[in-house]
Amino acid sequence: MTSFAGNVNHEDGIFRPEANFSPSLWGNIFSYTTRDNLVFEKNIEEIEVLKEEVKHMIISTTSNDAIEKIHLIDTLERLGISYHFEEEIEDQISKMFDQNVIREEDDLDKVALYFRLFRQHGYPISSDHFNQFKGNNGKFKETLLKDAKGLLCLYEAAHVRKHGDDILEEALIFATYHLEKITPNTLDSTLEKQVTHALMQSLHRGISRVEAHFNISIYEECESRNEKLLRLAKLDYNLLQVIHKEELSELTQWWKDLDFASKLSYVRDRMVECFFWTVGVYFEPQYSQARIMLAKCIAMISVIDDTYDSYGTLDELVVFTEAVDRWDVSEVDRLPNYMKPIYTILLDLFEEYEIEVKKQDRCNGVYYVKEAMKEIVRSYYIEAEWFIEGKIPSFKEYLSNALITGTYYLLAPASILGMRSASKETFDWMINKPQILVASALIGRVIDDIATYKIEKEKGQLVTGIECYMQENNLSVEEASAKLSEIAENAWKDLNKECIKPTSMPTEILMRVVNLTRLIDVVYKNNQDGYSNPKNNVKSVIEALLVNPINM
Ligand SMILES: CC(C)=CCC/C(C)=C/CC/C(C)=C/COP(=O)(O)OP(=O)(O)O
Ligand SMILES: [Mg+2]
Ligand SMILES: [Mg+2]
Ligand SMILES: [Mg+2]
Repeated sequence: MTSFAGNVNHEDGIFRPEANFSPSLWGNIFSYTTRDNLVFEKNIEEIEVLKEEVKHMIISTTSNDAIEKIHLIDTLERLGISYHFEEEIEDQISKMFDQNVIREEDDLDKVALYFRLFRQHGYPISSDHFNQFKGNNGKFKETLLKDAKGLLCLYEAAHVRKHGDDILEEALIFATYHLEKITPNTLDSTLEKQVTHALMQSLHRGISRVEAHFNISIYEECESRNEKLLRLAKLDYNLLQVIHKEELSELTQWWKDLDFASKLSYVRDRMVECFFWTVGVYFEPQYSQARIMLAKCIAMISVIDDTYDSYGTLDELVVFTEAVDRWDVSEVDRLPNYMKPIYTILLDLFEEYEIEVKKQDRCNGVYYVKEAMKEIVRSYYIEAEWFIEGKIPSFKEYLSNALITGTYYLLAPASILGMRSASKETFDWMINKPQILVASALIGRVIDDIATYKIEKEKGQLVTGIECYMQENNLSVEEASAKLSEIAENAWKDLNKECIKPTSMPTEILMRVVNLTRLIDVVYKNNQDGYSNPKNNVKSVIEALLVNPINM
């Protein structure tokens, strides 16, 4: 947003705000990474052997006991290794759902575990199964208060609720209240750690790599742990980290060659955080190229957002917006000098996408992503016009534009560019803003608006969700923030519903949108902006995912 508030400098005679984003936290830490091929190959061999043994555990009929199976599946998912066994797990889950195994259960932890996993795998299991835990007074039974493990499972299950699961609305309040009230050192230490972590980060809204890191440390403390599962989880976690570090090293080189960090003093230098975003979207090895393509798209939209928000004058922005709309390298001559590299790098990047997509003989969705990029800069420009006019639109009008500037209508199609399974139909579906994507975009937008309101107001950005909502409803910042949080909560229920079969797209596609939404829950935790200020929420997570291997 063009703003004349804050410090100004007279670089080129034009008043511009002083950029005050903190520098990158990471220095050259990711620039070089050396793979020890011998160790890498040896670990792969051991992983393959362990995978066969675990596969056998999943499909073996000896343990016909469904609850043992569902606990094994839950453990594999928590440890981040379930992606090796998708078919076997799907087969077991669908059998257990068809056999209606949940019907025989009256333990809260077991019912909640079945319920959560059935819902997360897209099965329309009813939340009525929780009615048995209510007394005649219609409230959850007091006896449950002694069952911390059951409360924890109920809390986690409540996060997969959709509209209409009223009992789970109550369950979330009931479980959260009583878990928070548990006096320290009254539970066994491992369970206590799980409760503390869950209250900060629910499993359903967490990022699977981040949850895997935590759950491996928990599983290591469990007496009942299976040593082979633990070893497989650790080997696999560290192997993926080597792969991710190599991708990040390529990206930091690309970013360093662009040298935006010094050429454009006003932009956020966040290449590492942009890559982290993609590890949240898909961490598996087969999405390596997809991560690199998506990370570059996020980095470029970040530079462009800062250009509209905190540096460009309206005259400059109208030229840039037209140039992107025309998408022709000859447009660069019309741009002010500082914008020239942004524009040429953007066009180069999409050239790269075209080559990559053709090379891999994949559906060419580049056209769709390009249209989404044009759409987002048009919306950035509308924000800039509102600012100059001093207009505070109604919240509804604001949102119709801001759902686009929230970037997910661009990042979701960009995330499937690198996916073999993305067809023309997939891109058509994505570009027509399906309900699940609208819910995701809404969550990203309003959560970002709450978290970045203060700093954007200081910089003179007045057209934000909080400001519009406050003005229209004559509310305080706190009241408007609470309302926007409620909008996000309702959007999560919409998103959860869209994942229940029969779904409009295969799970592999839907999970990109769900994971993009999970990133918002993690990066903007406690209404803090972990992207612009990665010391909030993100630094320690990136160190766990991309710096320090897990001790074997
Ligand atoms: C909006 C959002 C949650 C995006 C998540 C994906 C992501 C990291 C996009 C890259 C840059 C960007 C627009 C970040 C939000 O910052 P900002 O607060 O400056 O965005 P704004 O100017 O649109 O408010
Ligand atoms: Mg911004
Ligand atoms: Mg912006
Ligand atoms: Mg913002």
